[in-house]
Amino acid sequence: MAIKLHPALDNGIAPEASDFAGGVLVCACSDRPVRVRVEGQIAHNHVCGCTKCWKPTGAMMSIVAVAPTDKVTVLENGDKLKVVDSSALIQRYACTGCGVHMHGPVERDHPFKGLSFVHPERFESKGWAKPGFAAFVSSAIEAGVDPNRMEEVRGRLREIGLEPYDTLSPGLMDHIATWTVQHRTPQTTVEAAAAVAAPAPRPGLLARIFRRLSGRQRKH
Ligand SMILES: N[C@@H](CCC(=O)N[C@@H](CSCO)C(=O)NCC(=O)O)C(=O)O
Ligand SMILES: [Zn+2]
Ligand SMILES: [Zn+2]
Repeated sequence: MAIKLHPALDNGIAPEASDFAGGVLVCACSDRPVRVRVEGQIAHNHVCGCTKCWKPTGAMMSIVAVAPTDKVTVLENGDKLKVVDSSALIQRYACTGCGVHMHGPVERDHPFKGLSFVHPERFESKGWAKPGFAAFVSSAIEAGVDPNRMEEVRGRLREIGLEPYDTLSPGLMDHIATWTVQHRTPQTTVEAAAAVAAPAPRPGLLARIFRRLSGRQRKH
């Protein structure tokens, strides 16, 4: 039997609808569920093996995508939401009733600033864009997966058309690196070049050399 990754992956991935114009994400509470509207189709949908992304009970992988933060609105019962880890890049707002992460804006200066991470399987309606790759697959070990099963995990991901990576996809990693280069201040570059050209002497080194030289001079 094939290894189980996630209920929305294991029995075939639901097709995308070209007219999907967004929808409402709903948490798992039967009482006062949190409802969050996302306007428009999601982007960069992917499978994630990291320990930080929310997964349904028993799932090995998460499914997570982004939408512009200004297209994400908490509609109902937002008082139940609490940020899981305020020091993280992604401010994941989880429902305190059921634990589902409902939206995760990136507010820090970062190439993903202005985007919110969402779990499309929580949409009430079908038609959301399919996941395109699998990210942070090796991180599944940190979440408890036996390292000896990773070959099987990667094999199954490839079988269902999701190339496994241990970071984000090369396209997104290139995007992050490009942003990093573009946001370096000229001063940082100059300082870095100067440090390479003339590394600072070890503390006390010059004094020791001087003492040794003056000692030699006295002998003559
Ligand atoms: N090994 C760590 C990896 C956690 C991690 O870096 N996760 C990525 C991907 S999340 C969705 O793509 C990330 O960008 N995290 C930023 C954040 O969580 O704020 C682990 O498994 O914990
Ligand atoms: Zn809930
Ligand atoms: Zn993740």
